[in-house]
Amino acid sequence: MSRTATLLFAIICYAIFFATFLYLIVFVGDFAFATVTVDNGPQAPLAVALVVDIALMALFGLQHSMMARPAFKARWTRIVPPAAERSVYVLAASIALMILFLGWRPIDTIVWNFTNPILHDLIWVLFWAGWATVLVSTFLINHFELFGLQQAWFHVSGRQAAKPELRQPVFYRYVAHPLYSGFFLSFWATPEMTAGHLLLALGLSAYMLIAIRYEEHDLTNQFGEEYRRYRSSVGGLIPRFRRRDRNPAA
Ligand SMILES: C[S@@+](CC[C@H](N)C(=O)[O-])C[C@H]1O[C@@H](n2cnc3c(N)ncnc32)[C@H](O)[C@@H]1O
Repeated sequence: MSRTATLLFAIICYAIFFATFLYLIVFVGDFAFATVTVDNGPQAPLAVALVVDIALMALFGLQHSMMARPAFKARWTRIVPPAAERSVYVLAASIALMILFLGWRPIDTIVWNFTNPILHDLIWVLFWAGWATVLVSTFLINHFELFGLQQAWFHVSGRQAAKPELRQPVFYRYVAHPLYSGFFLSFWATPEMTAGHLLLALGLSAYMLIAIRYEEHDLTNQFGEEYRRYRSSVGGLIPRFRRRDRNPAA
């Protein structure tokens, strides 16, 4: 693949990813203007809906976790140019999500419904705070590297990527997985929880807990003692605020 083609491919994959990410917000938020959401779409008998929805989440989880493994990347980059590897991953993740959007079968049974206007609005604040946390966290880690643009740009400009470093900015000073915390918040914060939405929240939460185990394993292999020390000093999904020592000399 020529350098310009790699960059163009990366930009297209990024645009597809970003549109899919925005639609995920619409899908989970069940906004009225959308015809396909977690609670709106083709109906199916309960047993069929359960099988289809679980299979769709498993497909997404499998694609995501398999392609993120260092061993898979090492073999995959013998076929795909290394500068385009992350873009292919991002494209595959977007396609898996689109399949989930299109195949999803809603289950309408109401699990909870908060009608108190203050509580209702508060839950929506949490929903949006979750998505904001996700987006901000990607920038704190390195948004453009996470989604493949940096690799393609460095390839075009002949620059070498800097050695990976363990980042601890802002949220990461208190919590190791703020991006996943944001997703948890957004998947669960809904004033009206249907059985279908609950299934989505449970399935994707289970996937994230598994992904965290793999990610921590990989980061420990990569950064060794530095990561072990960091991880034991911060929360996992819930921030741990350490009290500052006011008089360290005493
Ligand atoms: C989808 S991000 C999720 C990051 C983190 N688990 C979170 O929830 O905020 C996964 C990528 O972030 C990288 N990563 C996670 N924590 C990191 C840190 N503190 N510094 C640098 N990279 C990190 C992992 O190596 C992986 O490539």
